[in-house]
Amino acid sequence: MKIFTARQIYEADKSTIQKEQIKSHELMERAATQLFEWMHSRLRGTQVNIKLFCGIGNNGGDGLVLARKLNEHGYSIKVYVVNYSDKRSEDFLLNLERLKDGKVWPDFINAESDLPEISPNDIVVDAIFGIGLNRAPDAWVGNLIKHINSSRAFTLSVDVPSGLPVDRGPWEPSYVVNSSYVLSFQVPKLVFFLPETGVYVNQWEILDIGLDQDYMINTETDFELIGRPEVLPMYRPRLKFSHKGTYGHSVIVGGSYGKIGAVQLASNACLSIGSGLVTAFIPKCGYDSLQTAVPEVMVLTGSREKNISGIEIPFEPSVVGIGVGIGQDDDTVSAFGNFLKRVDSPMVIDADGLNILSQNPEMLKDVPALSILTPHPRELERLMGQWSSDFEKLEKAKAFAAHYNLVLVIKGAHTITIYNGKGYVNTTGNPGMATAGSGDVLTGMITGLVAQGYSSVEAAIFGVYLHGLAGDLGVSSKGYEALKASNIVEHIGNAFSDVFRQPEMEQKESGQN
Ligand SMILES: NC(=O)C1=CN([C@@H]2O[C@H](COP(=O)(O)OP(=O)(O)OC[C@H]3O[C@@H](n4cnc5c(N)ncnc54)[C@H](OP(=O)(O)O)[C@@H]3O)[C@@H](O)[C@H]2O)[C@H](O)CC1
Ligand SMILES: [K+]
Repeated sequence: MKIFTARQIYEADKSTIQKEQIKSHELMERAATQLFEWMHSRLRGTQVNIKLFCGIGNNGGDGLVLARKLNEHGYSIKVYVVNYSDKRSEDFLLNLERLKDGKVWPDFINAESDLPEISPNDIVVDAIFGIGLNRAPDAWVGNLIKHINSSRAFTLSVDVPSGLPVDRGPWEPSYVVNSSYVLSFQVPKLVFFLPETGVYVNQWEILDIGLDQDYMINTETDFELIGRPEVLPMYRPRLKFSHKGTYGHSVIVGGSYGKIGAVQLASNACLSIGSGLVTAFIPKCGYDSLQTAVPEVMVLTGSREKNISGIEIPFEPSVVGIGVGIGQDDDTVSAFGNFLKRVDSPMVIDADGLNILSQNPEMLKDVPALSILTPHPRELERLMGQWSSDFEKLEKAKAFAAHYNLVLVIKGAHTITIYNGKGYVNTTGNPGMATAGSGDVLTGMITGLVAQGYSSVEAAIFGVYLHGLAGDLGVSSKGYEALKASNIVEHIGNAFSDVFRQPEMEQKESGQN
């Protein structure tokens, strides 16, 4: 699903209004009707106090239409107009009149007004600011937002949490509504998925308000949300008349004394995702344990007992996954540097492989084109320097990936794959996966997909998706705390099946942070 910028959403609005020959207030009515139906289908007339805080723009207008509909259906409502500017939008004004026609009289909150009482049992509708926020809220509006946050009431945000800009980090973090649930129009917003700004969004759901499909389809976006519909077409079915050679020979290079388990996890994952053959290249100390733990994996050892000091592969691998558990011994560093010079096909590079590159940036030019680097944020920082916000991080990562012609997989709650100026935001996975060896499993999975002929970017996107899904399936039986990396490997097969499961009903795009 494409992730649009605010500018693109305004364009989609315009295009819809033109094509359908409707007025903007009709589109607002459509959007707010969706909000109303969402609430009504859950509340079914329950007499709870609903307090609607409405700004003076179109986000506030949505709130006023919702208030009118709730009132018409007998709900107990109180409307507060947050009067932060005298530049009220036309559709806001129109709907303010319509609300008054229904004998609902809002309270106006001005700079000097008292803050209304909010009980933890109330429902707050947050329609103060939408995607039009373009500067820090004034202090008194910020204080109102803080007051809403401290009320502990269930807070339903219209489109976005108020105070959260959609194309940058907030000016003042405490002036952003902590939403219990965000009902966002038509498309998800990038800020829902970034570590600094995703914290304001507990759960989100997309409401389809019927924006112009032609515009949506034909408009290129910088970011895309990756769910089942996006990965299904990537799948390459196995052929009846095929053999293990058809699915590639992966090599996993890594391990050092005490860290052979990393290679075991990566090579096991590589096999489980379908690589035809897997050979591990490790130091001697790991030979017995690896052969015993994963008999399907072939094992080559270097000349040293505890570290890798030279990498010799006596055949042409389809792909190399390198770095897990490898350490940073001086000889390992030079072996890695020499190996990079000799190999032309893409590699998957993780863990100390990345740290070696950060320590020896001159090696970066030898990394084969279209290699996949899988850093977590600290490793990314070591590779490309610090950033001041998530948005700057993404810009720097795009430039870095473009400069070296690489795929970057930025690991996190929503892992983002960067390639060719675009970002692909993953939707699977859970906090249980923040556990030792989880990254080694991902390296093995992506390597195994490249071995089977997936392009680098597809292997990264699909691998990250399946890894998260395997973790989600693992958690459903183990729980968050007990999930181990080996359980993720065990669920790779189920993850494939799950991708092909027929959805029981029409899937709505939604998520939980
Ligand atoms: N296609 C859709 O998704 C639809 C969305 N709708 C809703 O419309 C809003 C966007 O509405 P908009 O009126 O453009 O913007 P806001 O309501 O977010 O903000 C209103 C104005 O407030 C001004 N502003 C911005 N920041 C501040 C601030 N910190 N303090 C005071 N005022 C501020 C700004 O105007 P200026 O001229 O003063 O800059 C904003 O324009 C969207 O989120 C949806 O909820 C439609 O209802 C249907 C289609
Ligand atoms: K809002």
